[in-house]
Amino acid sequence: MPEIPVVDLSDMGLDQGRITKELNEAFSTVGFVYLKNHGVDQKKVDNVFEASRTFFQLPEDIKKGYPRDNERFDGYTGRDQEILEDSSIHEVREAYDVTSPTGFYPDDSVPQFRPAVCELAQSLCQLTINLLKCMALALGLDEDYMSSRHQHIFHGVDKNGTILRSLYYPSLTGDDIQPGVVRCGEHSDYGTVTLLLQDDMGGLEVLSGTEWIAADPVPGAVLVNLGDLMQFWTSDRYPATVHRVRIPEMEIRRRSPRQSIAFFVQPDNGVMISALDGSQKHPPVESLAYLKLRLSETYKY
Ligand SMILES: O=C(O)CCC(=O)C(=O)O
Ligand SMILES: [Fe+2]
Repeated sequence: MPEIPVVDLSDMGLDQGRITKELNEAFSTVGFVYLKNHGVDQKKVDNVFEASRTFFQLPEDIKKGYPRDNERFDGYTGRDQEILEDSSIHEVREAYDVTSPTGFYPDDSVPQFRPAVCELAQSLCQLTINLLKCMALALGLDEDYMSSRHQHIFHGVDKNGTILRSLYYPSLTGDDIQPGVVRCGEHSDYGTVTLLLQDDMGGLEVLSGTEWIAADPVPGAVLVNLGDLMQFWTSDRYPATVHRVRIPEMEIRRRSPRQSIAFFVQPDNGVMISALDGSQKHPPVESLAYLKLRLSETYKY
């Protein structure tokens, strides 16, 4: 059974060669990797989980007062409003998306949400830049090739389509759980890199060949996978691995919600993604246009 590798980033400054090699191996095979000693303080993660939980446990009519919209991207999405897989009957998932420190936050209801998210986003941006540098080296490019095309991460959709999404999967009872009822339908992510922080519940699965393998939470680790744009850029050398979130047995027994935080990284607006090796496998696409196209296919409004 293939496994998702773990890469230790603790000596990033001294041991970039080893780290680059290990990341390259992971990204060109299973497409998912756990990072340890990544420099993102767990306290910052916990603060976002806590503030998010406070928000998601508010009554539905208050949450609906902060709706996401298709232009701004920031805001709340309720159950079944975004369907990732056509065969899903229900995708029982709520989310709050933000794209910049100055964006649309539920300040009146949960004032601690904005500062918690902004602190975490800053650390995730730093980690992303380090990863993009390693990837560029692994691909035989100038170290700054990718990072220089991601200069405005989390500066808002006017400049860059990166989204920090806090996800909340409400607790389900036995009766809710039927075939076709899932947390997240099968999908690939859309951008270049996704960083994922999950609580201890589990349920995420990754397609490896024809087999689904569990991407169970590893305490303190950040899980990283790549999106479509990275696959296009690298002419499939770094695939955008398909994944999904099921409803694990443990969750049914525990009767508690699951939480995760995804940081979906996009290149800056205007960056054209065309194959680095000149192949014609994927036609060139512009970063924001591609993101909007994918989002328009899944949102039910
Ligand atoms: O919640 C998770 O573990 C993963 C969510 C996910 O894959 C997504 O939102 O794209
Ligand atoms: Fe995903």
